[in-house]
Amino acid sequence: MGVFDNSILSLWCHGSQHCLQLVKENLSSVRESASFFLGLISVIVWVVAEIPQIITNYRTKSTEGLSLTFLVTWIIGDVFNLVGCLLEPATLLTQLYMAVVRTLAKDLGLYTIITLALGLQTMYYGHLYPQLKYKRQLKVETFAKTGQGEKGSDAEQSIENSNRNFSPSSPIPLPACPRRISTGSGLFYQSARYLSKSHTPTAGSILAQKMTSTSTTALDSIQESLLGSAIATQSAPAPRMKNTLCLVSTLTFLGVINLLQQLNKNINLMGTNPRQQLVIHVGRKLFQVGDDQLLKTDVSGGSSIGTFLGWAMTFVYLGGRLPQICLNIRRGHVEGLNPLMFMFAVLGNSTYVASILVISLDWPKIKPNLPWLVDAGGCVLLDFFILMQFIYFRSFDRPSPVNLAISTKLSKKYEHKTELVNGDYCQLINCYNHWRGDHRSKRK
Ligand SMILES: NC(=[NH2+])NCCC[C@H](N)C(=O)O
Repeated sequence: MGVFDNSILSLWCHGSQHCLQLVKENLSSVRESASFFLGLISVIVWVVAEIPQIITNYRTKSTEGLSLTFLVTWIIGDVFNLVGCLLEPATLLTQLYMAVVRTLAKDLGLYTIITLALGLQTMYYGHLYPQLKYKRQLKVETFAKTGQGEKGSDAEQSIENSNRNFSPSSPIPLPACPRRISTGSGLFYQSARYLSKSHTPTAGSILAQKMTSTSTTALDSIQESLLGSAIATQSAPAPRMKNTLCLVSTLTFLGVINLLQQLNKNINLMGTNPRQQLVIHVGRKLFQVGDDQLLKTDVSGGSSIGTFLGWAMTFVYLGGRLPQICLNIRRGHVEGLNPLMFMFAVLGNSTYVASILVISLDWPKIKPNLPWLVDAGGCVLLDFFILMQFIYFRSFDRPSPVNLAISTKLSKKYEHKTELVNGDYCQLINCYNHWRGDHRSKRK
């Protein structure tokens, strides 16, 4: 208890030692309970935090709004966090919390598992799903074109043919649109989102048309060149996906091994010394302990490896937000990202900080928790920034009346040439630039 607290208490108790003692005892148990409940809220919030994003991904059948690097840093950070907690003795649990902890122990690292599920989902929708969808669509279209009597082998053959022309790692087929403009990743990101929702024909149907009909040469050449650039821009994620998958499985494996070892150790400790308090770490330094235990920790000193890992975790967690912020800026919108995940993260991190600070504001007690405090506090700030991006992009990114007017004009001009995706800003820009190009060349 700090000097400030002491002087307030002695004023309140009019200097009576008995009163002082009584108030101190009650206060410390109140603080411990408050810390415990704040910590509990934090864990519960973290367990549900990623569910809204999982639902969004499932609904949109896409994970392009979420930075994969951000997810990977979360998983790496969780491993550092876990090992750091195991090595940092400031996370002892009091006997009082054991009942709750036993239940929570079953969910040990639950949010890490949920993050892993989110990671796997990202890989599925980013890589596997578009391929499956594309193949399925090709099959359906081939059947439709060649009639029901067509043999399955023919359909397979057409798929194979088209795969030769179209990179198998190319996840999202692009719609027909003048090629002149954006061949960069922006187009890839934008189109993926709209294609998953819109009725725009996919490249599958374009290819099917190319293979089976004698379509107009002008449009074909545009499509052909566009698909060429699409392959160039889209085939890049394949090795990255593999590496990420590899990294994630290695980290999970290491995490699980570590966890099992620690649990084993704890159970042994319990067996040999019933008075020994159970040490269970719930992925984060969730449960803080009373003043006396913290003091003991200070005397014995924390593990320097634990502290080092704590700081490593802090940098990884904080650094992980940057790719997400950059991705939002690069895309110019936050579609596909669920703000609830960041709101939960703010809540989870702030209740966590509060659970530590409510125990004591004294430096010797804060010191061992510093990496965890900096991490949670820093993440709150960065998540606020991301939430600001939501507000910014959602309120300032609506098409202006001028854009809408251009859009209408362009859709009329190009309806016979291309199929403009309704509301697809990227398509609009493509066509607009093309239109401008036409005008310029006419003037010359
Ligand atoms: N997989 C998780 N959700 N881990 C929790 C991460 C906590 C960390 N303070 C952050 O906000 O990044």
